[in-house]
This record gives sequence, C-alpha cells and structure tokens, in this order.
Amino acid sequence: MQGTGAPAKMAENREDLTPMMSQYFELCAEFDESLVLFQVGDFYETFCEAAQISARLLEITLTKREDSSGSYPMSGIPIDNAASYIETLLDAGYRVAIADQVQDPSEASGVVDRAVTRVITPGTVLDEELLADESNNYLACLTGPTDAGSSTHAVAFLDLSTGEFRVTSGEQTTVQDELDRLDPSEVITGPETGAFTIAGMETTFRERAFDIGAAEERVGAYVPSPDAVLDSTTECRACGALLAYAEYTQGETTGGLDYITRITRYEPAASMRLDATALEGLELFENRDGGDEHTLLGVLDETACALGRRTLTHWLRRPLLDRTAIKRRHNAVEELCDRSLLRDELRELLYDVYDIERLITRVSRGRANARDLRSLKSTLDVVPELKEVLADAERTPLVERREALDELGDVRNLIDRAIRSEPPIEVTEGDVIREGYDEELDALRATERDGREWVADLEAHERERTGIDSLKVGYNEVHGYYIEVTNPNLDRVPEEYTRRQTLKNAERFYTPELKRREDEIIGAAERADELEYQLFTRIRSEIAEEAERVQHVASVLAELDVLATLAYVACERGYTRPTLIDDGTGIDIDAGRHPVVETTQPSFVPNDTDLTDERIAVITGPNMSGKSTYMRQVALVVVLAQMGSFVPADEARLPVIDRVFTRVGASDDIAGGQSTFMREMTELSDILHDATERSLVLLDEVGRGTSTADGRAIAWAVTEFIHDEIDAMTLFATHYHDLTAIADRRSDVMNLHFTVDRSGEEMTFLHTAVPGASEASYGVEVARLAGVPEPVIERSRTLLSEGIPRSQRQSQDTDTERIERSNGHDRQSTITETDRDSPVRTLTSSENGHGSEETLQRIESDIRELSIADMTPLEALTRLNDFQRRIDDSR
Ligand SMILES: Nc1ncnc2c1ncn2[C@@H]1O[C@H](COP(=O)(O)OP(=O)(O)OP(=O)(O)O)[C@@H](O)[C@H]1O
Repeated sequence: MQGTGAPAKMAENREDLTPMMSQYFELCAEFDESLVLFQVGDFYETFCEAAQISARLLEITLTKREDSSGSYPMSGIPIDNAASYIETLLDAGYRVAIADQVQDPSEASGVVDRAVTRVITPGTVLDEELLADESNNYLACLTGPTDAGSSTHAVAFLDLSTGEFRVTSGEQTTVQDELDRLDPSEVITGPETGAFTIAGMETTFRERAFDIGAAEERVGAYVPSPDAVLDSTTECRACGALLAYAEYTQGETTGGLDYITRITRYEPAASMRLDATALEGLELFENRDGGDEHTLLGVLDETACALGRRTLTHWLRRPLLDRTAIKRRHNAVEELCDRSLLRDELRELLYDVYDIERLITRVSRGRANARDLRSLKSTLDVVPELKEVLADAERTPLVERREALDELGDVRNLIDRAIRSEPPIEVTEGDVIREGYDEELDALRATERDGREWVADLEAHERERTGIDSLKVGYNEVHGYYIEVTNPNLDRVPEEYTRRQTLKNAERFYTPELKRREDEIIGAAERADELEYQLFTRIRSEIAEEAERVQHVASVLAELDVLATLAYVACERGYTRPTLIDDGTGIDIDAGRHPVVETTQPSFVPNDTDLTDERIAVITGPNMSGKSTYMRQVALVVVLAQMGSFVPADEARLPVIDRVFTRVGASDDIAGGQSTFMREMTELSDILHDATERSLVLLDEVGRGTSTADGRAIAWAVTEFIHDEIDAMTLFATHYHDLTAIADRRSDVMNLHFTVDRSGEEMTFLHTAVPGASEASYGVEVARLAGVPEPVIERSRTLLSEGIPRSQRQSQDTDTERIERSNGHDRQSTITETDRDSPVRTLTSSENGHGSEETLQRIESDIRELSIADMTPLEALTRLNDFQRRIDDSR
C-alpha cells in the first residue's frame, strides 16, 4: 500500500503557497502514506504527483491550478460519485486519505478548515459501495515473539464493518494457518513478523505500533479487563496495533470505535485444522480458477440473510472438534429437517432481516440515515414473530436461541415513535421525525402549516376583495410568496400591495401581512428542519448505546439462519445425519457423494468408504475415472459433519478428525518460485511431520513431479511411514500400479480401484470404487479419447506390450532400470540400492578408461556444481541428456 507524500514542487515554494495550498501541503505531509483527496466544494481535488496519478488511473482530465506561487497540475472527482474512483485507487495499491471541509464555508473567515476524516484502505473500508459484498472484510495484525525464549506468534483480526474482533496465538505455523483461513483484505505487519508468508496479501508495515504499554491502554479502552480475555502480551500487542490502525483510518482517538464491544479470544486447537493447501484442494470457498462457483460454500449457501451468510462461512472455515458442540448443531438441524413447517416459517421470517450488524456500525459511526433506523426497526419486528414460531421448538439449541433473543422493545418503540415510516434519504431536510414525538417541533410545524393554509386561502380572499378573478397567489424560490395581477387589472390593485416583480403580462406584489406570514413560514420550517436533525442525531446516538445488544440479536439471527439453511440443504439434497463414533475408529460411509460434483453431474455414482479395518487405501484406476472426486468427497463429508451439517451419504459413521491434509493435484507455485516437485515435497513433509492418528490424509499422485523411479520409491516409503508411524486414515490415489503390492505387506493397507467398462473400442467410466487393484491404467485409451493421432496410439500399444527399447549406450543395467522393469519382486531392497548408488558413479565407472580422462573429469566437476534443489525435473533431464551426449562425444 502506498501514498504520494508531500508534493516536491510545493515544498520548493513552501513560503509562498496560498493558504489553501498550504493546507493541502500540510495534510499531504502528515498523511504521507496516502494519496490525499482534498475537498473543494463539490469536488475532491488532487494536485501535483497525486493529480498525475489520479488522472492516469481514473481517466480524468488533468488541468492545472495557477496562483501567485506557481502552477500545479490538478485533477478532481465529483464527491457524489467518488466511491468508484476510490475503489480504482485502492485496487492500484493506494491508501486514500479523505480531507473533508469540516467548517461551513459561509462561517469561515479565511480558508475553510479541512481535516482528514478517514483513511481508506482495503481492510478498513466502511462505505457500502466499497465493500465488495456481504462477506466479512478482515483487517489482520500479526505479532511475533520479542524475547528469545518464546516462540509465540499471534494474529488479531477485525471486521470494521461489523465490529467482529477475534484474536488467537500459537506457534508460527498455527498462526499462519489462521491467517490463510481468514484471507484478510489487509495485514498489518511489524519487525517481528518476517517469518510469515504474506505474498499476495495487501500489507501495511508498522515499525513502532507494537509497544505493550500503548497496546494495554488502547485495548483497555474497549474491553473492561483485557487480561481476563487475552492470553499473552503477544496477543495484546496484536490487538493494540490493530486498534491503533483502525482508529487512525477512521479519524478516531483511543477508544473511539465504540461499536467494537468485545474481543473474542479463541484456541485454534478448538477447530479442525485446515491449512491453505487443504482449503484450496477441497475447494471450500474458491474453485481452482479462483471463482466462487462450484464450491462447497456455493452448495450450502441457501441462507436467507447476510448475517447468516457470514456465519455460514465462519462455521465452514472452522469445523468443530468438540463432540458435544457438533452434536448440538446436528440436533438443531435434525429438528428443523423433521419439522418442515417450522423450518419454512423460520426461513420466511429471516428473509426480512437486514444486515443489522453493518447497520449498527453505521449508526455508531454517525453514518446511518432515517431509513436505516426504519430497517433496524423492521428487523427487530421479526424477533417476536420468530420467538412465536420457535415457541414449541424442542431441541436445546433452538430453545436456547429462542430464549437468547432480546426483543429490544425499547429500541423498536423509540424508532417507531420517533421516525416516520417512509423517511427521505437526507436527514437534514425534514420529514424525518414523526408528529407527536416532540412538542417544540410540533409547534413549529403547526406554525408552518397555519401559515401555508392562510396563504392557500389568500387567493380566494383577495379575488373577492379586489374583484380580480384572474388574481393568483404563488411562490418562487428567489422572491418568495407573491400576488400576481395581469396588466389589464392593474388599476384595481389595492393600495397596500407593494410591487415585487414585473413580468411581461403581469405584475407581482406582496402585502405586509403576506410578508409577515412568509417570514413566519420560512422561519418555522428552517427551525423545524434543524430541530429534526438534532432530534434524529440524538435518537441515533441513543440507539448506538445499544450496539452490543443489537449485535447479540444479530448473532442469534445469524445462527438460526445457518441452522435452518443446513436443514433446508439437507432436505433438498438428501443428506443424512452422521453418527459420531469413537476416536480411533475409522471413517465408515455408505453411498457417499461429492456434495459439489453431484450438483453438476446428473448421474453421480455414490461410493462407500470403509477405513475401519484397513486405514489406508491405495486407489488406482484410469485417468478421469473418479479417484480425485472420491477422495475429496470423503474429506468434504468429514468437514460438513464437523461444521454441524448433515452429509451427502446414505449413512456415515465418523470419528472426530483433527485435521484434513491434502496433497491434491500438482500445480506449479510459480509465484513462490518453487518447482512443482519442490512444492509437492514441502507439503508432503508437513503431512508426515504433523499428521496424527486422528487425521485424514489425501494424497493424489504424490511423486508425479519427479522421475518414475524416484516417484515410486517416495510413494512406497511414504505409505509405509504413514502406516507404521502415524496410522492416519489415508487415501492415496496413484498411477504407480506396483504400489498396490504394499497391501500384501502391510495389514492396514487395502487397494481400491475405479472400474471402466470396455466393450470393443468404447470405454465407459463407471465411477465405481471396488476392492482390489486395477489391472491397467488405460492411459493410452484416455489419450485416444483426447484425440491423440492414431499412429501414436498404435505405437504406444506396441511399446506397452513389447517394452520400451533400451538405449544402446547403456551397456549395463542401472539400478533405476531394474526398478522400472521389476514386476513387484523385492521392490524395497532395489529402492534402497538406488538410494546408495549415485548415478554419477555409475556413469564414470562404466566409462572409465574408454573416453578422454580430461573430458570425464570436467563432466564430473560440472555435475558436482549442479544445484539440484533449484532445478525443475525438466531441467534435470535436459542436463542429463547433455552429459550423455558429451560422454558419447568423448569416446
Ligand atoms: N462418482 C462419480 N459419479 C459421476 N461422475 C463422476 C464421479 N466421480 C467423478 N466423476 C466425473 O469424472 C470426472 C473425473 O473425475 P476425477 O477428476 O475424480 O478423476 P481422476 O481419476 O482423479 O482423474 P485423473 O487421474 O486424471 O486425475 C469428474 O470431473 C466428474 O465429472
């Protein structure tokens, strides 16, 4: 995130700047991390570099401002539709400071006072137009250990639009997972947070914001006893720096964001761990193209209101580990599944619920208008109805939520008594406050009304008095009330008429009484508008005092929406209640389905999963046969069950899983500069270090990124290690068919394969998982289906049956080849040999004495200099080929 700083050109002319330019310069210098938008009347202006940047990015005209001190580039945007321009500046990586006029220009003696009222950044936007959608917009702040003895890191995060504020701490990897899970719009980092991976996130570096003393004071301004909530100084410092930044961007002082009413501390260990790779691999929130279609959230999101939508996301992000809590959610979903009338009534009412979390934030920030207050009222009206609908709910969670619902009768009555039912958007122009709410206002409005009635009667009265039938009484903005008499009748005009305006065919007059009435009407109307505004802001502040209660109602409504949604989805899609079984027992699913693929695949084939006896399944089958889908579906069933949902299966008996690991699909981490294989191995290493017997591990074609021999060796060793050392429930899809032999050697490993119907030339995928290993990989068949030319297919078939011709250069078997050609006999020992004998030695020894000694030495030294860890498999192969050629040439 960047700013433009104080304009250099103005710095040169500092002494000669006009007062307004001097003000601009000072604000730019003070908010040098931002691009300052400077209000001049109805426009936000920028000057010098900022003007050039704005003109280019926003495609607006670059003009210039000339005054006694010089000429400065200038560009401006209309305030009325500034939002889309600001969004473009944010997207381009600028932090935007809004310098508003904070004084009525008519009251200013010199230059109008201006102040930065807020700084807008991706993590701190509050404007409705700038918040991308209804989902949470998090600002996060990281801290690390400050003394050598500690390794505790913390992350605090805040959604400024709703006031949600949470904090947690732990080892760096745990905190990293939390950060990835949240996917914040902006992250505040500091000197101690270098270990985190924040590539791809908007960051704001703060050098000195992490002082513990300042943090304690600031956090204390929001929660009465921070020590009772927070676990460590590391957490407190994260919260303090986060609040400091939030206040800074909102133009507030310590404690000024009073709708932030609580900080929730949570233990990451209380929910299933899902790291960035798992979130990505399982496509919970984003599909592989980064879109939100065909994701688990997409399937589940049948919520009725924005409150529910955010909570659903939150639940999905954090599947629970606590059995009792999971069962409570299942109980509620079950009741709402069984009682469709109750569910439908509940959902119907929830459709009328506004986003009162964001609304109360606007109330608190003094940005809500009268319509917002009416929306709050109409949402609160739903509460008693909801309680009635839930009156005969039986299961604890629903009963508890019914009882937790505060009807907020006081707030509802206040709004109802005070605010008109259909108020205008503007709150300064009257028509906001109901009659009967305030005596003074009623008296003013009565005076105004009486005056207008008198004027309305005046026409008839004066016509009669003067006998001029065409006499008219009217009003215009410039001249006020008038009596209009056409030219032919002017001779009948009474004496006390005073001329006000001459038109072509008529004259306009006023009388002393009309003037008096006019002053009275206008005076009363102006005072009434002012008074209405005062009353409105007072009411708004009174409601702001109740922010915490409103937030509480919002959270209960949100949970009810999620529970009703989960029940609705369960009924619509035929999900069943999972049974939680003891830890240590394996996953057992009858006729499980992939919740997302089944919505796009009309004839989805359900499959069983039984990891109760054998906890590791090696899954083979042709490409496209359904291996990945099957593995993911098991993980998604587990995630759904632990978030409180029913699951897409005929029956599911599930232990509580502590973590789902995925190593699914080899995608190059180009941005991170890692080769596919390196990334694959890093992820694998995490799995092998961190998985427990309560984890579910999905491995999809591990080893694909390297040579076949290495890949097989790694796959075999990994399977053994998981079996012998970890005992995690594991699904391992592979194209290495000989891996299936491991089932003969390890009791807890079984084989599954996906079947294909091959009648004649046609190949049909049955998508059915059956016990045992598949016979062939059908890779050539899939190549044919994909349109690979027939000669290539034919040649492949021949090579498959006759074997690949061996290189004439290779006079003796290398260990590598032995593995590739061995048919599953004693693979383990062969692999161990490979590990011992380096190919370098094989090459040099086999050619010793034949080639030029000098060339071989050079080749050897070249090989030694290779940085293998930095090479892609393709580079390695190319280099190997090159070495072979050089050895050949040297003969
Ligand atoms: N159980 C199923 N019922 C119906 N269609 C399915 C089923 N499983 C998978 N499919 C369909 O088959 C396609 C391929 O599935 P998937 O990607 O799981 O195959 P795969 O065996 O993992 O392939 P590869 O080895 O090439 O990665 C999916 O996109 C889906 O449309």
